[in-house]
Amino acid sequence: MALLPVAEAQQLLFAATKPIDHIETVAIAEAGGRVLAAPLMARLTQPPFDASAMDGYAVRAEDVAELGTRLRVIGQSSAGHGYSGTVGPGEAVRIFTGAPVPEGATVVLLQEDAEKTDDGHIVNRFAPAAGRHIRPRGQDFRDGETVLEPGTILDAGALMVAAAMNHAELPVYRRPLVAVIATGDELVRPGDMPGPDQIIASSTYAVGHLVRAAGGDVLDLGLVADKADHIQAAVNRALDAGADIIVTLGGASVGDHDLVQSSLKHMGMVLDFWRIAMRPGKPLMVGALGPVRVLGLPGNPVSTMVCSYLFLEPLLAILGHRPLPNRMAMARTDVALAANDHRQDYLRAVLSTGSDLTRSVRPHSQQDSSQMKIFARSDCLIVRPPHAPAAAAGDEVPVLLLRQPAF
Ligand SMILES: Nc1nc2c(c(=O)[nH]1)N[C@H]1C(S)=C(S)[C@@H](COP(=O)(O)OP(=O)(O)OC[C@H]3O[C@@H](n4cnc5c(N)ncnc54)[C@H](O)[C@@H]3O)O[C@H]1N2
Ligand code: MOO
Repeated sequence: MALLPVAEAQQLLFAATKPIDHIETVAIAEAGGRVLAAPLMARLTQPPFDASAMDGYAVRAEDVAELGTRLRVIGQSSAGHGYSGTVGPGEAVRIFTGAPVPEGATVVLLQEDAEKTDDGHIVNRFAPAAGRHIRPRGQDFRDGETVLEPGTILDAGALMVAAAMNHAELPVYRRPLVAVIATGDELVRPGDMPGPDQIIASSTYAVGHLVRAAGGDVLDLGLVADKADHIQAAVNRALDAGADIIVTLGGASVGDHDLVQSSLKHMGMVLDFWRIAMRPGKPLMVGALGPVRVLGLPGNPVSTMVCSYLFLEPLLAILGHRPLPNRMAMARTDVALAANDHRQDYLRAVLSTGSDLTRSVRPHSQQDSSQMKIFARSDCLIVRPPHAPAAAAGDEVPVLLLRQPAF
């Protein structure tokens, strides 16, 4: 079977994926990072009254048109405690930022522009125009106004305005649930003592972190032996838990102990595709068990992660009503790169900024897909498309950012 190009595989997967339409209500304190599922209207008007933007004196603009006018201070208005009377001719009310502007006043004279006298008066040293330093009622938003649209990611700004609009709870889309099943007789948990032929299961945690960062929930179904009935039992647990995506780690290739695909097919999985023209990550398998998406990620940890960035992260974005992540950028390669074969290559690499302030990239000299240390020390993956010609040092090449550069 010919290997499927990466872009084609992505298109097949993304086109077949519908966003989750289930909506839940969460307390605003818990809503950070979630995706709003309904239009959010203001339940009140903000500011609810004409409010002072400065500390000073609320006066009638015509009374301060001339410099040096004496005005009698008749009371005060502070935030939370307005002045109930009216400002008449020749009068002023001491006012503070955020306080209601009293009846009759049309301008706030800054306290820096007012000179206090000993007998409870002020004298203006400036002649502000009417309306100065007054925030009119409803300047921010009005009762009934739709301020946030569905699909808004509830970041700091969105949470702030949602709270100000008097929403204690917010409707959000349910987060996609990803069940993670690590397969392999050789695996033990971090902290356990591996036997002579065993290694630590590490990619569960890398995938789990990626899922959470992409707005999903993780159900860690643990380590499963290379036995069809064990794999099927874990898959059944994932289905019972209502997983949207089942991710299997390892056992995706062609060896005698690579049982993931056959085990799932026995359970009715429809195979969408298997084996992609990419390096690392070739054995990636994608299928569906009814409405549940199955991603069979290859076991080599770097292959697992490259497939996760290319397939799992965008899949989570679509399910979760989030914009597709765009990790692509350009950088100059520090070294010459060989011509590529038919598989799209993802080279682990380090970014830096040169003295000419352009971004440059240097691939690690070792690129084996089992090397976790190298991957952990990489900022990006240099993308070498199929049959890319050799690149000279200094040529611009596409990179997939693994983290946002700090520069
Ligand atoms: N004859 C062939 N052999 C292989 C092919 C092939 O096309 N023909 N493909 C190779 C490629 S490419 C990859 S990638 C690997 C992936 O194979 P599997 O998905 O079947 O992975 P495993 O054999 O189960 O494991 C590979 C490697 O990764 C370690 N591993 C597995 N799970 C974890 C985990 N959760 N955490 C850390 N490490 C894990 C496992 O111990 C193995 O060392 O197949 C090639 N073979
Ligand atoms: O994905 Mo495999 O890691 O190409 O060796």
